[in-house]
Amino acid sequence: MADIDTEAKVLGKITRYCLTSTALIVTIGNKKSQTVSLHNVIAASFHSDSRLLKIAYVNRKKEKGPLELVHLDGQVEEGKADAARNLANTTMEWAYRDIKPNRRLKVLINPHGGVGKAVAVFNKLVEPVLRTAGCSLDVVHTKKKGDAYEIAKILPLTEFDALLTVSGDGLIHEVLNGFANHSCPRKALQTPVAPIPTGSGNGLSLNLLGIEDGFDVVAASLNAIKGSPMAVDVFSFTQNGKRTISFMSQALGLMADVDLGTEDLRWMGDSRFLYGLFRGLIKFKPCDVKLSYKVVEQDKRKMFENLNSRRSAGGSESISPQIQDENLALPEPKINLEETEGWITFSEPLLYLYAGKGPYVGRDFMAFPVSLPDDGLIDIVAQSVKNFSRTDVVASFGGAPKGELYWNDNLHYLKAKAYRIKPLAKKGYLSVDGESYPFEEFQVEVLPRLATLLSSHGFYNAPFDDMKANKNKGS
Ligand SMILES: Nc1ncnc2c1ncn2[C@@H]1O[C@H](COP(=O)(O)OP(=O)(O)OP(=O)(O)O)[C@@H](O)[C@H]1O
Repeated sequence: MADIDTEAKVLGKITRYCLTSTALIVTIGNKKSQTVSLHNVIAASFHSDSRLLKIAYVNRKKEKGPLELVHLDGQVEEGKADAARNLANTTMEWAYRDIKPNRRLKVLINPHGGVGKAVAVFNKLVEPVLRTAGCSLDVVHTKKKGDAYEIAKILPLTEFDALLTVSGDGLIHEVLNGFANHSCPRKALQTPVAPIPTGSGNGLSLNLLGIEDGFDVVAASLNAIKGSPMAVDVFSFTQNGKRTISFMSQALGLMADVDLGTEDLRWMGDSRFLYGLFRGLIKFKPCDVKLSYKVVEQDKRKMFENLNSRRSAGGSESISPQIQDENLALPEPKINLEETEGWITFSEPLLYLYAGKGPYVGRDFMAFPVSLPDDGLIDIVAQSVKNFSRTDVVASFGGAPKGELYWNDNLHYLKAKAYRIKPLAKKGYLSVDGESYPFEEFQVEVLPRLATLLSSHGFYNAPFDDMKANKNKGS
């Protein structure tokens, strides 16, 4: 493909545009050229009457700064109109290769998530990017807990290409459960969900966009415009005969105290989790439960190698085949609550149990570094209090953002098809996707590739090193 060139005057300065198969190179006056990846270009048009060439993209002003929306409106000379039109049309074609432009988006905003700035952030930073990209928006502000569930439950599926949650993980939990209770549940769960991170933990956004962009609402908006559907496993969480969909995590003990015990401290942003951790460490109380699981793999090195081979194979297969039968019901859990054959019971007292999917559970904690979006398994971390002191916890948390805890010999990490918990104490916290659930018996089973997310990478964006091998090399 030959490069396409043209020029126009932007704010009185001659600006040259060169379109290659992967980038748009813009040179304004005598300034240094800027190379904008076509993934970041969201709109291009040429207006014959005014001879205006309009290009819009998202870019960083500083190397480590947030993404910002840039509009370049250039006045084109009469004799160069055809070249400008060609550049605009070809830019759109190449910037949206394999992606449908002008997505129709349902947007749910939780005004109370995180530090309570979701509405202002959406108006100032998110909406302009989505509108510039030509997306049509149907925006609803949730008024109370449960609204997102009700909206998702009756969402007219053919009217939207994706659903955006301007919130944290709590709203996504509601949306997926709404879809699961839709009249066409399987089809509803094929509606791609894209998080715009304005909650506290924003775990899903971190997993899709990575640690640098996970809290960047413009990067998340770009994912909503350009991301591809990625099928992901979810969990069937059964408690007291009722089934709930969990998409991210279940936590008990110290890790649940950190989350649920700090709900009244939302104003602190995600610092609330660190505060909760230190408060929990003062107590250092084992969580009195019986944990049993149907294990598939517990060799840490094998799980690590499996992650690497999946990554080098280029991520997961995108979407499951479109559901033809609209009324197809959700798959029933396959594992009977009474089944005991092949189940193993963890015999040590637990400081915490953390089970889930998606490496990051927060910016400071990569809890499941070898998690894969669609391996049909749940990653389980069982931290025993045996041979593990407060000092060990504090020391190990330095490496928590990079998942270094994984290599600790006294951290029990495994992948399972299912697990169950029986509380032995009366009181305690149970967190499911960051939401509070009764501290009562439950069973979790994986439902493979049932939900759909938008992803620009096709896998979780969470680099994980072999710290153990690196440390050994250094010693
Ligand atoms: N208008 C509302 N008023 C009060 N609560 C709401 C409203 N809309 C939604 N909620 C509830 O607020 C809770 C928290 O939402 P959300 O997950 O968006 O933020 P967060 O907890 O700060 O973020 P994270 O889950 O990422 O830590 C959820 O339980 C959600 O159901």
